Amino acid sequence: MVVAILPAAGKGERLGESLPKQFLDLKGIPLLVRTLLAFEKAPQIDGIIIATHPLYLEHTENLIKSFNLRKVLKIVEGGTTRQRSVYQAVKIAPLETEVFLVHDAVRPFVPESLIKRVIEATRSYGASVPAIPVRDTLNLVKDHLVKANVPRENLFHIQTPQGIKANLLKTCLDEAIARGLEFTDESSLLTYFGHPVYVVEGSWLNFKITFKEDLILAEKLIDCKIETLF
Ligand SMILES: Nc1ccn([C@@H]2O[C@H](COP(=O)(O)OP(=O)(O)OP(=O)(O)O)[C@@H](O)[C@H]2O)c(=O)n1
Ligand SMILES: C[C@](O)(CO)[C@H](O)COP(=O)(O)O
Repeated sequence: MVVAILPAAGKGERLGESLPKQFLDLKGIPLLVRTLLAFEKAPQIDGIIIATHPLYLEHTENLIKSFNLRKVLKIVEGGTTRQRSVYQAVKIAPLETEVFLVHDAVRPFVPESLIKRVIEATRSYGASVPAIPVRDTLNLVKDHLVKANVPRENLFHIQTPQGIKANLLKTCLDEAIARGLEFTDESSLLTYFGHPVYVVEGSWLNFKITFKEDLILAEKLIDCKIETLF
């Protein structure tokens, strides 16, 4: 059984709206729903668990009902960090879950081909993440002055969904929470505990909506029928 976990409990502070960004309208469909639809359509996904913002539990339930999202198994309250939100979902996942796919609720343009290759690599290697290479020169900057160049040959932007064998993710999260360790994503968590994470090709389309300009870009991409680019 492959279960997608969507951490959707953030505040969206960097985007600057009063409504958390995952609930914002994106050309007539809430951002969270657009992301959910990608997983509803993916045949490799058997179920979805949403870790939502505690103040928007009923709102999330209503969205799932009104968009008839049948793969959603459970909606739980998220935590104070992304990692804790993921943990809340892992704890109540079905026992028959073989693979978790953890995907940011604010990455709506995830291609099905990318979901497929993360699952395949996870089955082979235990864990897998999508990544795209850094395209710009990277420099260390302090007080508006360039201090040093950072070689970018082996640097990548890590995306989601991040695939992990179910028992492995639960064990690592249990240990991290017990030790008070916090990681920004699952690949960092697993690497810390010495587990290999296999990198597969990501997609520039699969960007995370973080700032206002990301939302504007997303609306323009929908206008030009982004799904035809997948
Ligand atoms: N306590 C948290 C924090 C974040 N997330 C989720 O993790 C994903 C990636 O996080 P990010 O883009 O940082 O979202 P926010 O934390 O909402 O953004 P900000 O840092 O601007 O407040 C999002 O789907 C967000 O809802 C979560 O489930 N629980
Ligand atoms: C999980 C993630 O999207 C991988 O790149 C990233 O770590 C999320 O970071 P954020 O600060 O929670 O947006």
